[in-house]
Amino acid sequence: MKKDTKIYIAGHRGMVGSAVWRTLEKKGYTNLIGRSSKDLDLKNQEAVLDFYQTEKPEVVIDAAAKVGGILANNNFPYQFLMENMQIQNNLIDSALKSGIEKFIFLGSSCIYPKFAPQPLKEEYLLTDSLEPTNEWYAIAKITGVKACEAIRKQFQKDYVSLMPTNLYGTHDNFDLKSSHVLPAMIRKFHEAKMNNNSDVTLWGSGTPMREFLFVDDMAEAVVYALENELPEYLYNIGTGEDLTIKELAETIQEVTGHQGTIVWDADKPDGTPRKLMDISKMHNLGWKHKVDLKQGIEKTYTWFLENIENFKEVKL
Ligand SMILES: NC(=O)C1=CN([C@@H]2O[C@H](COP(=O)(O)OP(=O)(O)OC[C@H]3O[C@@H](n4cnc5c(N)ncnc54)[C@H](OP(=O)(O)O)[C@@H]3O)[C@@H](O)[C@H]2O)C=CC1
Ligand SMILES: C[C@H]1O[C@H](OP(=O)(O)OP(=O)(O)OC[C@H]2O[C@@H](n3cnc4c(=O)[nH]c(N)nc43)[C@H](O)[C@@H]2O)[C@@H](O)[C@@H](O)C1=O
Repeated sequence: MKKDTKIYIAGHRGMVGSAVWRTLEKKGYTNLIGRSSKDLDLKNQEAVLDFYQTEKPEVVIDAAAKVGGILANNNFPYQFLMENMQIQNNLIDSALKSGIEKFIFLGSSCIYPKFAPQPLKEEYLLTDSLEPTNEWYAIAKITGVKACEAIRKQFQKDYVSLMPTNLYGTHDNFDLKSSHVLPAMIRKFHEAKMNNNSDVTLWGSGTPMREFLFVDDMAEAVVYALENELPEYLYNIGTGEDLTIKELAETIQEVTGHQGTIVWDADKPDGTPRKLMDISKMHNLGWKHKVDLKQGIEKTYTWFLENIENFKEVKL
């Protein structure tokens, strides 16, 4: 990939998009473009096509989506289904119509069936039913994967899908209603520590297992897909290691220095029991994560403390 290739990063202000932007800049890429949702609403089909035809990007990295944790997904099924389909359909279809040869689509590990064998291999896609708390988001993501696969098959273009496990890191969403578990725990433990080590209430039973990847490692996987023509249509991206939500809570409690009690709110959903990724395909190609979980949590907590004044209360 030439360093002056014009690369459009959709969602460049988000957690993943901003990490991809930083990583590409560090590697010497000089022709990156991005638009905020205020400047370009990706739900608007005409505006997306017009943007491509005016700006003429050569590659598109799609890190734009309606994103949220278990409760947001469960409470806003229509937005998670429809907005995600609109955003990705407009980005993908207009890319095909504009002659864009390379497109990297980001999905999510929730595309795989709720009770699929572990670790999750790419070929388990569409073999059984989805987890109900996020099936709406998952169905949107599956249609994105299939759209890119169809374009590969019919038009022989390099449209590829990467399926990240649960991600976290700098520029994460720390809003307690809409965030994922890891940033929620950082905020809850920190605020409880500052409040005389008061109790921390977490959701569900603490028994589900999750795998977490630091966002800079995700960005490296995107850059790998950018710089290489990957032979298949779908690749899992993760660490290959998971832990229980209770173990995650204990790790974050230690990093933040909270010394109080953890209470589990059984009225909140657990979600899928386990979704560990089989990452052998990406490992065989040469990509591997670098940041271990404890290190990543420490980096994220540091960033949280540096940016604590900026967090908005409500995202959705
Ligand atoms: N976070 C996670 O744990 C995981 C994320 N993923 C996937 O990774 C990708 C990036 O997620 P992440 O960085 O966490 O999400 P963020 O919420 O941090 O960022 C999403 C970005 O999408 C943009 N966006 C949303 N709606 C629109 C719209 N209508 N028009 C234009 N832009 C829009 C936002 O732009 P703006 O800021 O300008 O409003 C935002 O910057 C997504 O595809 C997500 O599904 C997959 C697995 C796990
Ligand atoms: C990336 C992935 O993210 C979502 O799936 P999820 O992994 O289930 O999401 P989560 O990170 O919000 O929760 C993980 C686990 O953690 C528990 N949990 C405890 N205490 C808190 C808590 O305070 N907040 C949150 N959010 N969860 C908590 C929670 O009950 C659950 O058991 C998808 O909808 C979809 O967006 C997707 O693809």
